[in-house]
Amino acid sequence: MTTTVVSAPGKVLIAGGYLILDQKYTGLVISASSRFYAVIQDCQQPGQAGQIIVRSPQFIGAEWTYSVTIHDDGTVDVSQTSESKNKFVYYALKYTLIVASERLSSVGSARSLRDSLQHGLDIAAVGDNDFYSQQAKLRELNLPSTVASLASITPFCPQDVRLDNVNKTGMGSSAALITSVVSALLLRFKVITREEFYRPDSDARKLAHNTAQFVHCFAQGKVGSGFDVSAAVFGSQLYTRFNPVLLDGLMKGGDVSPMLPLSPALSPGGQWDYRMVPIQLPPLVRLLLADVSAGSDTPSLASKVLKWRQEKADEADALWAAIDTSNQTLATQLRHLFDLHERQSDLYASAVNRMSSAPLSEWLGGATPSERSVVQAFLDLRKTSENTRALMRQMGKAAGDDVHIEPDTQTELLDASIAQKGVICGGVPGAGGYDAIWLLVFEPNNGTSEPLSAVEKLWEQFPNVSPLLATESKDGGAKVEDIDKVPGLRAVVQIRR
Ligand SMILES: Nc1ncnc2c1ncn2[C@@H]1O[C@H](COP(=O)(O)OP(=O)(O)OP(=O)(O)O)[C@@H](O)[C@H]1O
Ligand SMILES: C[C@@](O)(CCOP(=O)(O)O)CC(=O)O
Repeated sequence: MTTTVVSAPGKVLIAGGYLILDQKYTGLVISASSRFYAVIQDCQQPGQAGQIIVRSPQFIGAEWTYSVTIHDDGTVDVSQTSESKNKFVYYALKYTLIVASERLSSVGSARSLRDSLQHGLDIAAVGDNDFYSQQAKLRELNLPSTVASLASITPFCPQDVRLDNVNKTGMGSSAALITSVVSALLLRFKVITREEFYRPDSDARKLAHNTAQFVHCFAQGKVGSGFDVSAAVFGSQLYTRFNPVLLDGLMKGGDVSPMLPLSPALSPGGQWDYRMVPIQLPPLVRLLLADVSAGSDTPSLASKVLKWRQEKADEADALWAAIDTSNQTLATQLRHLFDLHERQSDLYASAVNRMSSAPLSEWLGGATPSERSVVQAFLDLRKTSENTRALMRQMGKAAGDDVHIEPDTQTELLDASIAQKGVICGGVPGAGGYDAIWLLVFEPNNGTSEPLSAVEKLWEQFPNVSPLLATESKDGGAKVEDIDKVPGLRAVVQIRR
């Protein structure tokens, strides 16, 4: 039996929150090593033709069933047959099936969609542990809040709650879920091939991206910036959004509008004007995320910031221009560090090893003359990141008393974190608020993990703060997987609750 598996990474927006909603600006998004997996198999029981079961075995009661009818003219109907509903899953199935049917009909292979569904499909959707807070699990197991503890717990750890009640960590579960399901279905239905999908700039990958963007917008009921879907598809990048107008026609009328045909609107081409420039963190630098278990309401923060921007256009334009300059500088400095490593990797490594165990005030003084350019580049990065933080705090204050982009408690946590030896810089991701922070810390190649340990020790003093396991994705965006090469994946897919 063939198993189709596609994984898609979670994300952290380290620069460009709010600004990224406007096509004039960009955002710097890092894809995380934590992934969502969509695993598609034929149904085991006979008599399931045209049925699709989607399950999330990590959760209680997370099973949704659908019935698919493919008409002779090639049109497709998808109805939800289970009482329990999941909008994100439903629209991912429905619109991917429509795109598939339109594309396959146009090349005379309409039958192949029916063939793909002749035994029915069983789809399991599971997320790496980092998508959901594991603080309670660690307490239950009497384990300290460390990266090592997180690495020791069962992969795809079952949660004793329903999906609606889970504590998410803000890594973009819905975007990664939709990207993995849409891409896996396009492959399963042979709309795209594995070889095409493998190439980052292929039309196959772009079709998966455009379809996932549309599904995500439709399920959310609004057209967001789409940086989370873009990162799930393409990996870490400097992202410039697509013009939201291009989805207007498809979004109108909600679920009742027939919205056909979809394929021309979602096919790769001129009208999809997003831009993405791949980016990578420099070597020997680790992304470290904290799960801060105190939620904040991103949509309400965003609506308040946008209202302020409308009312105080001049003030907002000036501040956004300054934030954008700072964000662009950050991206340039990351690239410069990458180049320094390419040109002089030994010097780069020895400078990093030294800085890893020294307080910031001694970075420059402790460096050899030839290491200084590397040290200075890291100092510049920190300065820029601190500048962005200050400007984001300023924006929060300007937008209103209740717009806590970097709340005082987060300022305290961040200031204490970046004061640790070997911590380069940090901030609040995305829209900010209370629920997470990101740090860049040195990961020296001399076998020590001093910076990570120092931060873990510090965070022990903050009751609701714990590290996540994720680092930057080494594998870029969405990818086809072998079920047996992902630890714990086959086991979780076999769970029936
Ligand atoms: N494991 C899962 N299985 C099925 N659906 C899921 C799963 N995880 C998330 N979802 C879907 O995604 C929705 C959550 O979307 P929402 O936009 O609220 O979160 P998000 O902003 O992506 O989350 P976060 O960024 O905090 O991870 C859920 O209501 C559910 O429909
Ligand atoms: C405020 C916003 O710019 C960023 C939200 O990011 P996050 O979900 O907080 O990571 C919204 C968006 O880009 O869709």
